[in-house]
Amino acid sequence: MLRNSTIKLLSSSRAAQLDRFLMSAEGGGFSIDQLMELAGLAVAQAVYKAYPPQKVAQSSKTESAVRRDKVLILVGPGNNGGDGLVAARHLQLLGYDCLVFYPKRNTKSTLYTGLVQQMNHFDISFLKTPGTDSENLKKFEELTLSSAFKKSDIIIDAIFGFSYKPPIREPFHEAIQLLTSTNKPVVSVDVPSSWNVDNGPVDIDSNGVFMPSVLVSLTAPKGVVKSISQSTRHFVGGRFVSEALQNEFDLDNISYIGTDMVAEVSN
Ligand SMILES: NC(=O)C1=CN([C@@H]2O[C@H](COP(=O)(O)OP(=O)(O)OC[C@H]3O[C@@H](n4cnc5c(N)ncnc54)[C@H](O)[C@@H]3O)[C@@H](O)[C@H]2O)[C@H](O)CC1
Ligand SMILES: [K+]
Repeated sequence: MLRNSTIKLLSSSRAAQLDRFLMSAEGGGFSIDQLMELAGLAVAQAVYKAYPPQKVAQSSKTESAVRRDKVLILVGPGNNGGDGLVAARHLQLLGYDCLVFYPKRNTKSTLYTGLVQQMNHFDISFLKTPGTDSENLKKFEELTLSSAFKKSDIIIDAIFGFSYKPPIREPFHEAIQLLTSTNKPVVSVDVPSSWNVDNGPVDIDSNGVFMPSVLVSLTAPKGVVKSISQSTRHFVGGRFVSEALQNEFDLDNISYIGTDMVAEVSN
């Protein structure tokens, strides 16, 4: 069984190289859409395993008056954010009630405009943020980010992945502060946002650092794994790595069970 203490780690620069290899015509031959779909599905599965959806009756009057677990997805400007959007769609289909915070949208790429349209199509709400209200979003919730944290049962951190370079720029500072102060479970996608990808936690404004309850490493774990707590559940996802690629990049073989898209790593 894989353990956090002995699992092979991928540096941020090797992760970027591996990413390019997977998507090169003479390498893996994948498109980014394909990899992102598998990555987002893996995140949704990890959330389901760690926090199976609960339906809680709101009142005894009607059987249909149930409250579904609310998941707040914090979406950053790059592909880590894209993984978050894909995960939101799958989570909605799996029975959760998703709310998306996406303050810095990529409106030029058809991949991202398509992902946003898929949110509209599945009636997923967006949090109203400056600059997004005039855009083509169907369903809004007018809440502050802080209220959205309070209303949610689970938070998905899909702000930054392996390409994050400190210091943090707006409009993401508040989201990191709320991740630090929340008592809700936080699921980090690939890397806990604002952490140094290779070296671990960074206290951005001397208020402490946040610790995810769940980390979903994609393709292979990064250096941040050395700093996760004993209570953080760690899953590896991204079931698109061939044996040849494992050898080339010196990665562990991940033994996925059956149709699972994630495998849990023990302490
Ligand atoms: N093969 C794989 O491993 C796959 C990984 N996926 C996911 O993609 C991310 C990496 O995506 P990338 O677009 O390279 O970068 P990020 O999402 O990490 O961030 C880039 C984004 O963030 C901005 N930014 C960087 N630093 C800062 C800062 N200090 N303040 C504010 N903004 C910042 C930057 O300008 C970009 O816009 C990987 O981790 C996985 O989650 C794929 O989805 C599947 C294949
Ligand atoms: K993240």
